[in-house]
Amino acid sequence: MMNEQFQQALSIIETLKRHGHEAYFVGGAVRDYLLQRPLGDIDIATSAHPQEVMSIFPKTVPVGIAHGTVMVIERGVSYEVTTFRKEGRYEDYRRPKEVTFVSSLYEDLQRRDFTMNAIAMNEHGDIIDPFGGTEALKQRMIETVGDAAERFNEDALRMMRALRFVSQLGFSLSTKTKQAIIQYGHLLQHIAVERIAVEFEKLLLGPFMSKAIDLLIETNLFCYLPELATKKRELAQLATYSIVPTHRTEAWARFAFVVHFHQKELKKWKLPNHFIRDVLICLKALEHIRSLSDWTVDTLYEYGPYIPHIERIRAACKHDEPHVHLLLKRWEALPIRNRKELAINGNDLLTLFERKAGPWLATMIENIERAVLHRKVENEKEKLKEWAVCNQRRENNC
Ligand SMILES: Nc1ccn([C@@H]2O[C@H](COP(=O)(O)OP(=O)(O)OP(=O)(O)O)[C@@H](O)[C@H]2O)c(=O)n1
Repeated sequence: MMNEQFQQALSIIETLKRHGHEAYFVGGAVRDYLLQRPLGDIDIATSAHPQEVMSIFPKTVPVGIAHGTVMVIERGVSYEVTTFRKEGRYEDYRRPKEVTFVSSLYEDLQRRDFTMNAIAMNEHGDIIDPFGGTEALKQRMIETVGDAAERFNEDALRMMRALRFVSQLGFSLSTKTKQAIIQYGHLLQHIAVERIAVEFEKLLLGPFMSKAIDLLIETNLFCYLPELATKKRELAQLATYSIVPTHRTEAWARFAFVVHFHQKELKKWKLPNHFIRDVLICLKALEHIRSLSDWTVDTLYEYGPYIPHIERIRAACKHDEPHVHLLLKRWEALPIRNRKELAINGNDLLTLFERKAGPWLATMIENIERAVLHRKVENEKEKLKEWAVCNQRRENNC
C-alpha cells in the first residue's frame, strides 16, 4: 500500500502512461519510503522527452531542460519529471558535461550514485531494484552502483553525498566505496563550492554527524574542503559532539567555532553574506560567554534572539545539557529586551538637556540602557529623565 504522497503523485505517472510513455517513481523518495522515513520531493523518471512532458501537463516549469528535467505542478505540489538519461564523464571540468537520453529505466538506474538511490517503484507500488538497493538498505550500507571509480568520475560530489547519507541515516560505507573515496577524493577540487556546501550542511545537521566526520577524516576527503586541510584535529573534536543541531545557523556556527573559522574562511564556502553575519554573531557570543564562563544579564540582552543557537552550541562543546528554556525565560524577564523598548528616546533627551545631538547622546542612551537592564532605574519616562539628569550631574562633578 503506497503512502498518501505517492497516491497524490500517481496521476502524473498515470497521465504519462496514458500518453504511451513509461514512468516510475525514483530516487530519494523511494529510498525514504522503504526506510519508512518522511519523504522529501517526489521524483519521476520517464521515457517521455522534456518537450513531450511539457505538452502533456498544463502547469510545467522547464527547470533543467538540458538535463531532461521538467517540473510538473499538480494541485499545488511540484514534481521533478526527468527523462531516462545517463550522464557522461567530465571531459573537462570547466565545461558542463553532456547528458544523453537513454531508452530504458535500467540504463537510467545504472547511472545513479548509490544502490539505495537506484530503486524505482511503479504505479502499483511494485519495486524495481536491479542493483540490490533494498538489500543495501537492509544491510544499512552505502554502495555505489557498479564501478565506484566511474560513479565518482561522473560526479565527484557523490563522495560528499555518500558522507552526508552516513550522517543522515547512520549507514556505513562499503569497502569498495570507501576505497574509491580515498582514491578519488582529490576530484572534489573541481566541484563548485556551492554544491559542496549544500551537502556539507546536510552532513552537519544529521543525527550521525560524528560518524560522517570520522569518515571525512579517515578517507582524507576533508583535505579537499575549503580551508579545512589543516583542521584534522579540530574536526576530530567536532566528531565528539552528540547534540544534533536544530537549525542551519546553529550547525555552521558550531562548526566554525570548533574549527576556528572567521569571516574570511566562511566566505570561501560561498555562503550568503546575511547568513555569514548570523554565524559571526553566534561566534562572537560564544567567545564572550566562554570568557565569562556563563551567561550574564548583559550577554542575554546582547544576543537575545540567538540564545537557542548559542546555548545549544555552548552545551555541545562542554558536553553539557542545554538550558534553552531557562535562558529564554531569564531573557523574557529582563526589564527590556532591546533599545526600542526603552521608555525614553534621543528626542526626549535633546529636549531635556537643550543640547544639540552629538556623541554625548549615544553615551547617555547607552548608560540609561545599562541602568534599566541592571534595574538601577525603572523603565518609566519621568524616572528615566530624573536618572539622566542625576547621571549627568554626577559625571560633571567628576
Ligand atoms: N550526484 C548525484 C545526485 C543525484 N543522483 C540521483 O538522483 C536522485 C535524486 O537526487 P537528489 O534529489 O539530489 O537527492 P536524493 O537522493 O533525493 O536525497 P534527498 O532528497 O534526501 O536530498 C538520487 O536519489 C540519485 O538517484 C545521482 O545519481 N548523483
